[in-house]
Amino acid sequence: MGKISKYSLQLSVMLLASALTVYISAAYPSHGQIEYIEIFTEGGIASGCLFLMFWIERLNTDCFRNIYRLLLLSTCFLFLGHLLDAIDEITVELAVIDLMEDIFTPIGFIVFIFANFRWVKHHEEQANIMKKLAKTDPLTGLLNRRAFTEKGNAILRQSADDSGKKISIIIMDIDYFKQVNDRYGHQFGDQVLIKITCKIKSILRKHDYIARLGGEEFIVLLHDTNENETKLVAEKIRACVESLYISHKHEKVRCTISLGAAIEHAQTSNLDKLIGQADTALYKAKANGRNCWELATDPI
Ligand SMILES: Nc1nc2c(ncn2[C@@H]2O[C@H](COP(=O)(O)OP(=O)(O)OP(=O)(O)O)[C@@H](O)[C@H]2O)c(=O)[nH]1
Repeated sequence: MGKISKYSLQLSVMLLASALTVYISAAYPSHGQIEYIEIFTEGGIASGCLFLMFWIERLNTDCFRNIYRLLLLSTCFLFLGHLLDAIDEITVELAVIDLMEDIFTPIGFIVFIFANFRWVKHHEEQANIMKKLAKTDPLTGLLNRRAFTEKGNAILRQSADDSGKKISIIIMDIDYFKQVNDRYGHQFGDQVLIKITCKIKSILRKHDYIARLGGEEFIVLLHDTNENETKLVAEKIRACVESLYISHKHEKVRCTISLGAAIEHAQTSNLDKLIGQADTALYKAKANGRNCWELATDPI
């Protein structure tokens, strides 16, 4: 269901509930003093509910605080509207009380509906943020391993239907990254990870995916890419990391990266197998002296 139609449905339900409440209140017979007690009880219950909401949400954001204020305001207006109605019916008949009652009650409903709308929207936004966080690596903003696996499997299924198109996987690992941390500190190490990520991202196509597998290890999925193109991308990544100088005080720090690549074959149309192949190729690249790439040749 689209966002707008979802909101429209929620709004319609709220309007219907409000209309029903108004209808029931109008049909409800007046009982003199008892009506005061009912009004105060209603007000008390409404305020109690809001305080409960306040407590549950712990109001840790400005948005919650504002919604809560709006809800409290709407309760006050509705409560005053009811109270004036009761005064009007039981004690005096003044045009000004009629007028205030006519103003307070609709304002209360409008603020109440608006506050509920903000409440639902805020919760949806929070849910979306949580969903995004669950898929993202907090340091680099890249996809995390789980999100990459989900995406990769979906793409592989699609490429199986479209037999002409193959995908490639490149796994890469920054060389001697421990030394960078040990020499310049963990914070600078983080900066290196961010800068290298940006550089690699800048050379990938829009429809290729990059993710952080963990630590200083990254993975790339290339769409519709043959062997030569995969080698070209691997070399491009290697060369761009090698040419990247990152400033630390008066020093320019340079890192290198080793890469292992694997291309989808009939026997490796499974993401785990492809990743396994690319990983083996990466170990070969490390063993071959680092700052180089290796392509997995034999499908498992
Ligand atoms: N700054 C920083 N360091 C990290 C992070 N995650 C992992 N590391 C560090 O990355 C280093 C990885 O070291 P190793 O696995 O020994 O690998 P390496 O030193 O890169 O050596 P080779 O991979 O064999 O070339 C460790 O010191 C980890 O603490 C991170 O998020 N930030």
